[in-house]
Amino acid sequence: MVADGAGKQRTRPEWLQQYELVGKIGEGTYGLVYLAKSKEPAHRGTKIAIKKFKQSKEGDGVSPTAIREIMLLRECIHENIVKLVNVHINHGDMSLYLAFDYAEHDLYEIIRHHREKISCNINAYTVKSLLWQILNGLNYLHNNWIIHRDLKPSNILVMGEGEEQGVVKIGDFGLARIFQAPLRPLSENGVVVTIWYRAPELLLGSKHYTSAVDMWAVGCIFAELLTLKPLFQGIEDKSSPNPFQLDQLDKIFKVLGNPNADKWPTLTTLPHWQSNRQQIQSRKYENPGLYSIVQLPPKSPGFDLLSRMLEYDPVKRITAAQALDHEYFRNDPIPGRNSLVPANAADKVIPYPQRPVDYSTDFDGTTAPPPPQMPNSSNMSNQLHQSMNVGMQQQQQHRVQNPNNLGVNQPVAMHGMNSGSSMYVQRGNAAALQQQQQQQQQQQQQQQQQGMRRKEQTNMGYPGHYQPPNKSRRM
Ligand SMILES: Nc1ncnc2c1ncn2[C@@H]1O[C@H](COP(=O)(O)OP(=O)(O)OP(=O)(O)O)[C@@H](O)[C@H]1O
Repeated sequence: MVADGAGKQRTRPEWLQQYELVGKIGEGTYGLVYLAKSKEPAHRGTKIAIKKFKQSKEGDGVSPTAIREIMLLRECIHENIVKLVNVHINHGDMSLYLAFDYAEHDLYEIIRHHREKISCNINAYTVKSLLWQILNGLNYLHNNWIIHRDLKPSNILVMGEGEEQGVVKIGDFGLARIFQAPLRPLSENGVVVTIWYRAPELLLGSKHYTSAVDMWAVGCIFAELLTLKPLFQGIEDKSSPNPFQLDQLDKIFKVLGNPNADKWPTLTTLPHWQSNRQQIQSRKYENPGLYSIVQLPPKSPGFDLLSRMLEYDPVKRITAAQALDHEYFRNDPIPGRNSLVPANAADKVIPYPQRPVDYSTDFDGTTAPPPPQMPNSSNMSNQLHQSMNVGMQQQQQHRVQNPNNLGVNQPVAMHGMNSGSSMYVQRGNAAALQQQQQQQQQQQQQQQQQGMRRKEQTNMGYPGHYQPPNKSRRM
């Protein structure tokens, strides 16, 4: 039990007491992502990202199968895979919270910083180190029969300051497959997944996921690291739940040329190659050459590796293990663990911005009410408490033992609670008001920034209804 600002006794879900909630840092396909800090004595202050999974409209929550699969993901431990540190389940509605190690950066933001803020390319050492670590993590996943299926820049996390600075962590691994089935059709659950990194075999209707789909996505990310622009920016067709994405294929063919059965023998068996023959096969593409876009000499090892990742035929596409062994990584600059250090000691370290934190969004996703019109000390303290929200409250507590022996107590319902700093409450003067206004402005900016990012991603496209992957590994 804890006392809130009004002196009332409130009960917090037990698992939440391990964390101090800082604020919302993002919103993705599955739900909201929060920044929290550990309160465990051994890890006090360690930053944690807590992903809260959305409920389907039916409220049927997370299936036991999904929970079992997630427990398996906890066993995946590798330097280049984001660590799933905890799994918390609310048994009342079977909603799910996954706690991951926190990463200050991701490739989406790093690329955007270079493109929009500093207008300069990412140095060759950083590109190579990032790519090598992505492949290293992916090789581990593929060896463990996990296909990511949703690789894109925002899922490639990079650690900020500290012992692991500049280390790449693949995020969201395994989740695309686990949550495919329980989620409702996209129009209802608002699931948004970009099509820009989607492999041509999937765009042509292949029902089989192989690890090659991840390698295609890595090829797209590699090109984006070099050019700071998504390689194949198709406009998504949203006319029906699972439409044929002609424009995305068009963008690919424009760069790589028409695929044909000589290069890709199973092409003719793919559903859309048959059914959309007129639309696809009637167009003739001049192949302008990938090298002209990525500005790499056609005979360079970097270009060779990229072309092998973007091989049409998934069977011929390079695997993660083969890619790690490619000549590109044996040539200077040799990749390193801290991908963010400059190539030359003389170069300055690029200060990538920290993730914006929205302090006003509660754990249940609600936003703090607008500021009071007339500032007075009690209104102000409420507002400040909300923006400094660091705690959680549950209205009822329902202690249920997790069937998977998680050993956590499960909350039924939760709302944000004010446990803010008394320092702010006591001020009640012009300085506090100014600080409050600044804080509100900051929050608005952070919300705008997060909203903007979400919008950009929303425009990227909806997911197809893929079949669950067969467990065959393309090795
Ligand atoms: N472990 C983490 N540490 C720090 N930030 C994270 C972590 N995991 C996710 N994020 C960030 O939270 C935001 C939302 O992540 P999330 O994975 O839910 O969505 P997304 O990657 O933007 O889209 P999608 O859900 O379609 O994959 C992104 O900015 C992402 O980089």
